[in-house]
Amino acid sequence: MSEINWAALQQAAQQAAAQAYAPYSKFPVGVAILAESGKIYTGCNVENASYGGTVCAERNAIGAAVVAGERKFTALMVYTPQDMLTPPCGICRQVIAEFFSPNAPIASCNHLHQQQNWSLGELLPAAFTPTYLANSTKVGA
Ligand SMILES: O=c1ccn([C@H]2C[C@H](O)[C@@H](CO)O2)c(=O)[nH]1
Ligand SMILES: [Zn+2]
Repeated sequence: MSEINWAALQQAAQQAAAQAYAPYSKFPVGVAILAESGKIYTGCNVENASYGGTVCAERNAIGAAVVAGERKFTALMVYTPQDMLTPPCGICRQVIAEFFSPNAPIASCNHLHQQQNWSLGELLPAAFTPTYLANSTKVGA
């Protein structure tokens, strides 16, 4: 397996955060994901006046990659311009589990270029994945 260029992911995530639309929370987030193809895709959070319509940076990055034809990813980087290192929220962990393996590194960095890594399995143990759907007896379907 090739080495992951963490500096490139940090830079891409930081640039994505600069595009964040976060007038309500004032909490900009940028995410960069590395596809198995070697390409990097980015997303920022896009908030909405109807607050529940907000979409996180992680899910926007995954959407951008999927529309480009990607399906498999090796690493994800979150950037937030604060001291604390921010992991993905619960909804995003579920969406990440659709496309990343449990041992994939999920990282967070900040404006000081500090970085913390978790595995997806640590952040979302016993994830509900597409595998379970294949075993359905389809009662009522
Ligand atoms: O990992 C995270 C956590 C939060 N947010 C966004 C959602 C909302 O716009 C703002 C505050 O929760 O940050 C993300 O994009 N990713
Ligand atoms: Zn989220």
